[in-house]
Amino acid sequence: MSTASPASAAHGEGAPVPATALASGPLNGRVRVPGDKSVSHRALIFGLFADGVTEITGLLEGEDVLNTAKACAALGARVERLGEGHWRVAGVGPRGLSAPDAVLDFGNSGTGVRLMMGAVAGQPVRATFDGDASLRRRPMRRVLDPLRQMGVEVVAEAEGGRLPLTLKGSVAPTALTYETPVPSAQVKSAVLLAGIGAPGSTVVIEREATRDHTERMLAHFGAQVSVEPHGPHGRRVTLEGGARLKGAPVAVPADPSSAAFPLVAALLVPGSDVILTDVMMNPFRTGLITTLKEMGADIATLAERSEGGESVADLRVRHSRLKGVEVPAHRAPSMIDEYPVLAVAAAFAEGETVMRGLAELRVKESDRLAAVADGLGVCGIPHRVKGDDLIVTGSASVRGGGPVKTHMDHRIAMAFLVLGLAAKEGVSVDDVSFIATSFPSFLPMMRALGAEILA
Ligand SMILES: O=C(O)C1=C[C@@H](OP(=O)(O)O)[C@@H](O)[C@H](O)C1
Ligand SMILES: C=C(OP(=O)(O)O)C(=O)O
Repeated sequence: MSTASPASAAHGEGAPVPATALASGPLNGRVRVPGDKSVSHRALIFGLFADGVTEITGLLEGEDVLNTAKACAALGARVERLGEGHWRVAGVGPRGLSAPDAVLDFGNSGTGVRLMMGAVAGQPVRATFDGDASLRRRPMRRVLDPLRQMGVEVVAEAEGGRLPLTLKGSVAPTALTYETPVPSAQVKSAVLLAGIGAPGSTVVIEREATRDHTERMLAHFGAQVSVEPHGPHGRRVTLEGGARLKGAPVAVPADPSSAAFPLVAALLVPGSDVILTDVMMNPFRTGLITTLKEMGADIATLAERSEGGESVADLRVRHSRLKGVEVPAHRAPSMIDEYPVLAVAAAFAEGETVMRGLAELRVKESDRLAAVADGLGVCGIPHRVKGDDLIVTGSASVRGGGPVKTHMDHRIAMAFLVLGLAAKEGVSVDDVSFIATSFPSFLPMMRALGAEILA
């Protein structure tokens, strides 16, 4: 693969692509949304570190993951695309990373850049990390702080510990016991990836457990990792450093965070009946389904099974009358990327939906708390933000409108297009180009189900 590409130029400075979702007839059909983004990033990065070959099927070919693939190639792996979603990574082994000869550009992706900073931290190489205007605004100190303690040198950084920044990995990384100050699987994963090269036990303690794909993949690639409960909602993860990872096959299931959009659309558009196949049902990712069921959603779990070490299922979703509920703060990590589309579901639910503990939404691709609130306002939906809580008052009849500002954020764009499918006047959004970061087939897939979306 070619090394660092001008990914940011491709979507950071490109002309915005507006779109309008119209009130649509029933959505019907059976679809498989693309592969899980979190698992896809990790499969490539583990492939880079491992001895031998990692063959990946079902890889998400969205811009975020393609940027991670380019970074893996720039750091020395042989990365080949064999067919749709079918990739092969020939790894460099635990100390084999080579210094890239250009800036590593992660585009819009927090996961890509933060995990790769962890990967480089325990390796004697120097690399510069960058991204688009959205990624340059996001906080990186949450990762730099523990990595410094493990021996990484921050050679250069933009103001406030932001991108672009240059790291020099450690020749002799030290193991660390680290309690994460924010619930973040990206921070946990960066520390664990750095810990692979550190002799001794690297321990990450989380007060609120986050998605566990890194822990699962460490074990799958042959590392010694153990997990214990910590307090009522937390976990303690221990990795024995110094192991050689061995390349392993990875089958990527469908992304529950992408499935959330057609799922909520089917709930909201009268007469809909949609089946979403192969959806990953990892319990650290299913908070939205739990919440929607509490709201009265008709979601049937068909054929739950285990595939490639993850539980997956087909979900049959039918139009439902929803009622407002209170979503507890401790559920946030298991549905962190789903709040924009949950707020859309809440707009059609009877009564108030109270979503608590959303501070982390402020540091995503956009300030999602503000962007969701603004979008709800534009569409005539009563709501309020109280501290870190969002409260939406729903009704059976929603006006819609636009243009909703999406702020370089794929999930804001998809959530408000879903709203438009069930709103009287439809909804227009200012830019759908960032949808390509996580769900490049979103528009054709939604249209195939019966959604009327003009772009
Ligand atoms: O580890 C991951 O793959 C991710 C973790 C979450 O971010 P945080 O770790 O910042 O919560 C999530 O929002 C992101 O889409 C993917
Ligand atoms: C927050 C997200 O991704 P990332 O942090 O990788 O940019 C997301 O996909 O909603």
